[in-house]
Amino acid sequence: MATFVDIVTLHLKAGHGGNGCVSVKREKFKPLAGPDGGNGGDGGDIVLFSDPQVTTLLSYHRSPHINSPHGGPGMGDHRQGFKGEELVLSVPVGTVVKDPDGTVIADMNVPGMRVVVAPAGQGGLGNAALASTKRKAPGFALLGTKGFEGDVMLELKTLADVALVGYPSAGKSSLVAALSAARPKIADYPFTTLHPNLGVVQAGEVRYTIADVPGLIEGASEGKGLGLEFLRHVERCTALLHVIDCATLDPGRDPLSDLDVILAELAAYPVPSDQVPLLERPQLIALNKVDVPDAKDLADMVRPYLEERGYRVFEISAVSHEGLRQLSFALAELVEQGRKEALANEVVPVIMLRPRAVDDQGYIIRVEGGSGGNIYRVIGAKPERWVEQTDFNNEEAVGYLADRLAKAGVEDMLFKKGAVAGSTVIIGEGNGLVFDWEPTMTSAAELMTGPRGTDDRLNQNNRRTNKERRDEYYDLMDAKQEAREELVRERDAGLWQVDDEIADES
Ligand SMILES: Nc1nc2c(ncn2[C@@H]2O[C@H](COP(=O)(O)OP(=O)(O)OP(=O)(O)O)[C@@H](O)[C@H]2O)c(=O)[nH]1
Ligand SMILES: [Mg+2]
Repeated sequence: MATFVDIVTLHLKAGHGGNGCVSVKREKFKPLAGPDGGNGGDGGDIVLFSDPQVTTLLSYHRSPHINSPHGGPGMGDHRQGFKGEELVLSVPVGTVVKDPDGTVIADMNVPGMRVVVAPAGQGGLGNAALASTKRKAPGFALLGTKGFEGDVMLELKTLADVALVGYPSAGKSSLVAALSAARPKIADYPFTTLHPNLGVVQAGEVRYTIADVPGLIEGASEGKGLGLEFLRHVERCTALLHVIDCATLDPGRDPLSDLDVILAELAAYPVPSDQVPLLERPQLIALNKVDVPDAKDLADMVRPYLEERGYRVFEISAVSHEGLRQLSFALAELVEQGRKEALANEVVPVIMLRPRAVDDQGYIIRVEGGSGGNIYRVIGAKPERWVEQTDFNNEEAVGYLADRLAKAGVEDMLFKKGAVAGSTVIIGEGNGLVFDWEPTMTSAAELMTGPRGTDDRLNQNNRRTNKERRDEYYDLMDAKQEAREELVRERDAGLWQVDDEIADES
């Protein structure tokens, strides 16, 4: 049995980046001819694409687990790892993308929109790319990072210009079929239609879409039947067409009370605050099944009452096609008018969902109290990615990480926050990377040169000029010279003796 599909949770797992390669070029007479390890390739992003050809989310309901390809590892001889191919998921126009907690992250209301829902991991640099004048032959490479992994919810609110509303079996699906090329299933029992049939209608120059909202019943707005799910589809339409069954044999029903029941349901349905309440949208009435003689009589009878209430009324037959032409042109007029108004307050579509880690600037350091003293937690996409890229079995790679952190000012900020050598520092949320902090050599040296109790890094303006650097260097050298001289004086004074072994070495 067909199920009513309009909300689907996708479990996404974007490909990881390939690891960089450590390799050294070897030539016949030059066995160590420089690093030539290539970079790992990036993984493939997972992208949603709003495709007018697609009308349901059914295929995702069947297979919600989606993985995009990984990037390949770098190789020797400067060969780059292959790039994982982007995975494009076509979704119907009108799909709303939400976080698992229900927050809207993208509204794909325009055809051709691309939304990167799950950015892939980055490939790691190979040792060739990591080489610099300072580090001529790096013995390490960066690891590829993980791609986004998590859930998103897709919610389809059918984006039809006109919604056909009415009791079950009023002939809505038949009318969609008669007005357009769509061939929906039609049957004579309630709730035949389990997801809306979309049809495209061409009326003169104007082309618009209609959708038959599955039959409404009394109490639908309170969730009776599949009421709320059904009414959700009406939310975005420009105009409503009431399809009223004039040939019903149910003794408790007649066109006027049928209309009142449907109006009451529509009135009770809470639309989002940024949208026009359903009953304030333009509405037409189609009295259907006038090919049946009794129905024709009934339609003629109720028509004046409806017109008196201000409605434009069309007597039609989805079977004989009577009255359909006039109806389709009247609907086209409403749609045209609605489009003009919508264009006046055009919304710019969202394209990028989750900012790529690369573009993420900055980080914060949070000081957390612990029983064994403070814990300093560094939170930020960049430092966290750097940790992910580090091969902790490789000392050189760890050193490179320390350099990157120091260069980004993480070390300085740790000082400012009160961290001292030996403090526990964690990078990332949760367990993250935990380490005992050792300030790097430069920082220690800089600390030594400052007057006791001060720290250069506490000065806000810590971008030093070259001259200042040079002066500092000389200061440092002077300080060391002084220290050495003092040692000599102490030795000469007989305060200590040179150990033979060490003396030999120097
Ligand atoms: N004689 C006649 N029968 C019609 C006409 N339109 C629809 N019907 C019949 O009415 C029954 C219900 O039609 P559907 O189009 O499935 O009705 P619906 O409004 O889509 O019903 P739900 O999807 O259940 O809400 C079918 O048996 C149709 O053949 C019409 O103009 N004349
Ligand atoms: Mg139907």
